Amino acid sequence: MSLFNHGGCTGAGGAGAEGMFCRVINVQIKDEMYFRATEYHLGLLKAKLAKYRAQLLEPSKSSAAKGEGFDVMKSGDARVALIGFPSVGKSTFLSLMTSTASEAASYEFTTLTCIPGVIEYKGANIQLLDLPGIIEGAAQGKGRGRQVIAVARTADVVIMMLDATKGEVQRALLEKELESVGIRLNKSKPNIYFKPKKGGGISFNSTVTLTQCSEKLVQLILHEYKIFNAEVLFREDCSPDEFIDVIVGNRVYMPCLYVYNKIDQISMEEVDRLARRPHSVVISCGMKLNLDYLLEKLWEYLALTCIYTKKRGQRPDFTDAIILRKGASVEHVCHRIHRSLASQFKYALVWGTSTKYSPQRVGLTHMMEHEDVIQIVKK
Ligand SMILES: Nc1nc2c(ncn2[C@@H]2O[C@H](COP(=O)(O)OP(=O)(O)OP(=O)(O)O)[C@@H](O)[C@H]2O)c(=O)[nH]1
Ligand SMILES: [K+]
Ligand SMILES: [Mg+2]
Repeated sequence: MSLFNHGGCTGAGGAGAEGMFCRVINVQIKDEMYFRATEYHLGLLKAKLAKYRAQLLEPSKSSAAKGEGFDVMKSGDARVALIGFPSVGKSTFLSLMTSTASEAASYEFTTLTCIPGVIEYKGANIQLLDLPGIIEGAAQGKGRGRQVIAVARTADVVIMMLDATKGEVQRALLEKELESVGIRLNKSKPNIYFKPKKGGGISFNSTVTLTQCSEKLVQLILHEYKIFNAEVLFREDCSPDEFIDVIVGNRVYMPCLYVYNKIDQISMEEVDRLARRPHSVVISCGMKLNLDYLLEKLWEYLALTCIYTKKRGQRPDFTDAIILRKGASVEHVCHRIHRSLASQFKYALVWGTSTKYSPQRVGLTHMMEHEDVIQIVKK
């Protein structure tokens, strides 16, 4: 028996962008019919666990002393962290791709700190960080796990390097380690609007049919976090875990490439199977195989924005792109060209996908898109 109320878009703050076409389904279903007691238990248990794990994210006092060499300055246009078990070939890879040499050897834990190198690709400087190997229990502080994971959180993309000869267990273990400290790999932020309030209780709405969460469960989870007044709008059929992620808030959503190294040691069939896995690339550092393809993929996962500048009456300079992270504004472009340019800025003309017309006159806050052309007009 379904008791869906098909209503219009209620005035949930920030939900206005959904437009008038959105169909808000107030899920006032008899919750228990869909979610048995176990679901509540699990939901609550997960909320408790997430709270406990949040403590792991807080820097431990002793780690400052042990963490020497890990606070490498961010430099270049993007940062990529190499995460993997010991001796999978992380340092061999860094030494191959950059002009930095990082010691590689057949024994485990050869690398003991963070070694930065730079990959130059398509005019961008990509900072590549070689890190000590991590093992199961890293998040709890085994080995240098904590420091390694802290560095991983600061990256734009993680390369999870795996030994192709070692089977799938390493991948699952590392995913679990990163998950447990709030790193979400190849996932986008759950599309849930959540706003704690001063009063008014909990208002719950959804624009889609929910199959994994219910109003009751959402309330229980919120109570677990001592939140009794909030506005919640599910715009996606999210799981309780995803909802908890939204409440906890300090999650990082990061693209990850699974790189299977040492394919010189495995059968053709196995190479074929690994290469077809999602988000995966197979390579051999030893034989220098497939490294070009890995770079192409890495570039795709970094999803950097290339902007071309143009002087008045001249053609755009396509040989020298300004490389920015996604979500960069005209102001970011100005800062990149010259420190004082933003203060002299009058307006800009932009050609490309970020504008309705080409060219379009825009201000400093206009968001740039990949391969836009810009001409800046000074006061
Ligand atoms: N057969 C084969 N061996 C490789 C390949 N890449 C690296 N190795 C070897 O694997 C061993 C470990 O390499 P490292 O680069 O030290 O591995 P790591 O991941 O940096 O290791 P830790 O720093 O100890 O975590 C070395 O003996 C390398 O020569 C490869 O593609 N094929
Ligand atoms: K090693
Ligand atoms: Mg190493």
